[in-house]
Amino acid sequence: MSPNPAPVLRAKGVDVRYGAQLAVQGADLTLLPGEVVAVTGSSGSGKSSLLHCLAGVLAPSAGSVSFEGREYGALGDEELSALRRERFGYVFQHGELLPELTVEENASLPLRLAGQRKGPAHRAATPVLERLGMGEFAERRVSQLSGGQAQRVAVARALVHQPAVVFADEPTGALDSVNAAAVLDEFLTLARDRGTAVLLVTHDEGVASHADRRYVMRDGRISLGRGVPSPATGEPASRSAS
Ligand SMILES: Nc1ncnc2c1ncn2[C@@H]1O[C@H](COP(=O)(O)OP(=O)(O)OP(=O)(O)O)[C@@H](O)[C@H]1O
Repeated sequence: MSPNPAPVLRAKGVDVRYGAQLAVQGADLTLLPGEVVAVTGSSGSGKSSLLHCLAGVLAPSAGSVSFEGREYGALGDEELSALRRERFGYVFQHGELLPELTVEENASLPLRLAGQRKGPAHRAATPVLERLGMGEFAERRVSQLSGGQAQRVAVARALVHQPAVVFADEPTGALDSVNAAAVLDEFLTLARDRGTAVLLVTHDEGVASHADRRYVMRDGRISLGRGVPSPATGEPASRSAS
């Protein structure tokens, strides 16, 4: 990576409002290529709301989000959909796997949507599923999996097309420590080898401790974690969330 790579993702002054409630307030965040960034914070502090804005699935009430310098607000619906489908990978809290499809069909879906044929798409998904301990379940329907198994399929689906950015909301929440480590390893390897930027929302200190940088959310406000270098200045943040 060059010393000062351009951010792949940048949020400026993002608010998320639900009726009278301001769930996210003035959030500024940058994500560089190849870095793993963790967002932590207590339940209800606004982490998922912010993640959904950054991923382009929820429009901010104020502020802007841009990917590779292009603001989402300036993109047409088709362009934004194509961006989400082709350049982003998602692991969201509420599944979104297709229960009647098999494990390999679900995991290879981003490649199929990009026009790949079934055989090559399934072959591309196989090593990812194997590394996540799901190889032996490739032909099983997702409706017949445990919660932790389904979560690993969701991770495989988020990574199979080698996206530019992975957005993951509690991606290890349903996993034991061995499988959580396998998921974390996949994220770290993709970031190091492919320059993928990974944004993780997590309650798991063990997972967050492996991130290159950390943000903390409190009551809708985000700040850099204590002692974490700012991507803009390289200087450590002088204090944690206020
Ligand atoms: N669709 C919605 N409509 C109304 N209020 C919402 C909606 N989604 C979230 N909220 C509220 O916004 C606040 C932030 O929620 P959010 O899910 O972003 O927090 P979180 O930090 O991700 O929480 P958790 O760790 O429990 O997942 C909460 O008070 C929540 O009740």
